[in-house]
Amino acid sequence: TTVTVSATASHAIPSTLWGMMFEDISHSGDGGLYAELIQNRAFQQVAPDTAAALDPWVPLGDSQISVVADSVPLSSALPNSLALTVPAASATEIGFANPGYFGIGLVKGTAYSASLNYRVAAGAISKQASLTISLLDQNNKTLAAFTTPLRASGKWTEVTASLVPSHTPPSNNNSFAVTVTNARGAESQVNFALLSLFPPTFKGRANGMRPDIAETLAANKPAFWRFPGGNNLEGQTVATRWQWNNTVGPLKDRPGRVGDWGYVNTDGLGLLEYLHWCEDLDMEPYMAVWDGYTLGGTNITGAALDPYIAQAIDQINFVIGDPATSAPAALRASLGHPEPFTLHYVEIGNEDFFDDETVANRWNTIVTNLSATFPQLTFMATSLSSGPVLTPTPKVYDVHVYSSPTYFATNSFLYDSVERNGTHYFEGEYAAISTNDSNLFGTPAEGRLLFPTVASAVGEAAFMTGFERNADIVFSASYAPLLGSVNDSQWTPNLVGFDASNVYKSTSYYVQNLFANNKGDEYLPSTLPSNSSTATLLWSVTRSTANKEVIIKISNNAATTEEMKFVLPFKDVSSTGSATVLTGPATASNTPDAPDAIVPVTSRIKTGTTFEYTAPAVSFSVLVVSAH
Ligand SMILES: O=S(=O)(O)O[C@H]1C[C@H](O)[C@@H](O)[C@@H]1CO
Repeated sequence: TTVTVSATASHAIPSTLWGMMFEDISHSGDGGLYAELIQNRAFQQVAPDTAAALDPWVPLGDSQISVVADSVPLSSALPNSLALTVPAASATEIGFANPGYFGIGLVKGTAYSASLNYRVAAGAISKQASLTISLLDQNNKTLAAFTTPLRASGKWTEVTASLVPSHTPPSNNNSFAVTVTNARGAESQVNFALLSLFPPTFKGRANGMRPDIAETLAANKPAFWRFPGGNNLEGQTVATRWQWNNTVGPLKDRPGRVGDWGYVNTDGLGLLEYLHWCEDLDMEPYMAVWDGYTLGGTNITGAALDPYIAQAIDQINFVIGDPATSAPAALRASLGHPEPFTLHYVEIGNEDFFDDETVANRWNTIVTNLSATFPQLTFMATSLSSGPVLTPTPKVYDVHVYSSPTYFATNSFLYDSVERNGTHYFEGEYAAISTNDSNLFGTPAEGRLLFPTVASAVGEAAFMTGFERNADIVFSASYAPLLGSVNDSQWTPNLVGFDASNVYKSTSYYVQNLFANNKGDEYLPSTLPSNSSTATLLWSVTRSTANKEVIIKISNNAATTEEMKFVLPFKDVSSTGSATVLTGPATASNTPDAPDAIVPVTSRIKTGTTFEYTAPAVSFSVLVVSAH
């Protein structure tokens, strides 16, 4: 195949092209990127006096613990406490422990910030009582401990401690333990609320992100961060939708919510944490507002939407409002950020193509109001661009596609024939998720991928060359889902996997990394690849005008190598260039047992005004050559 490259760029590669979509799914937030190490730290949204409410807290020995609706709760947002019974005669040690989110990763010498709140009825226990917070390894050996007197004051008392493990434990099967000793008196109890353990966080942000996961995401230079969902925006019911105001302010004032992926969200990772995170990674937020439709099928239309529009206006004002005129903006200032955050795009709902009857009404009602209030913002529609017709006409549609590696390899021309009518497209969710085109969302036995494979990543790379060729109308794209616990996921495959102390970079992660780190700033047209349903060789050429480099991305989905010849339109071309190649057996993946099975390999290649390159079977290559 000979590829002749044009010297005249057809369009810019927008700085916003590659970014990340996030929602709390498969513990991507709670238990993942959000650095809190204690699972069920505040007994949020659970039924007191049930065993389930305690999960995963366990008693030490024959201690008695239960979750109770506290008669004197720590806060109105956190009505439940853990009650530790103090037997009348007890002088021994009693207590309980938490195993974290499928383990707690601990490292010798690292300072972990522990905190808890407790309350004991005045005078209920002896004055010699003491409280110990400790980190235990899998054999219940103490790695670190902090002891303080236990005061029976009748009032809520906060205890904080910095715990530094004396050595690195043999596994992640560690626990956070709370023990009470020398507590004597009539049958009594100690109530506990909001128990927390944080490692050092990314950039040291309070209530921040887990550094290893954060750095893995930062390495892909994401230009945007779509949040809070995805399904997890919508709620199964109106009452359980995501609500910005429940996710800001002190943790004790955040009630949490029953998320849409089968577990309670603490909402410790809330709107302000997302915005700080966007600033820390120099990303712009693509923030969604709830748009009157729930996963349970409820929809709210017309004037009944007014309170939800008011809430959306407050949510947006928390991000960009003027503290002098807006209470949510004043709240932002009081939380340490008087200046507005960057915000250009607001998404209206998520995948609003399940309710054709009311989406036009809801879009019209909401966007007419929001665009009058915030004329500087662009609102993104999440229904199908093919209909129903929406007014005002959407400037942007968020398009989602999950399919097979072959689909992605053979559909990179999706946008070539889209009418250039001023509409722009955000490919907000895409991923090859199954080899079974007739049952994409099935089980692994039916073809679903547990982890991305070489073939799925190379197929996605082909699809992504189409975004570069059509970047005049495709301004952003993001793989989904971004993150998933390898111990508890509701969706596979995920771009990045993790457990309590490891992060697993998938083949698809490396494709995203290579595109984002070799963007270029303008697209150079070249001989077009075949646009057939059997095409296997796809490529795109961009140029970095600053670095005076030509960047050639090649996706070879065939099981055979492809001999290619490139003809560049520049007279001064370096005689050598770099080739970074991701390849391997088509069905191979990076897994917890083989985390680095498939990694990109960079080497030097012969280049020149014309040069030849052999694309390996099932491979994604990025060639970079100095040329001007
Ligand atoms: O069950 S699905 O609708 O396929 O869920 C998908 C689409 C939705 O936007 C996102 O939350 C999820 C996986 O990323």
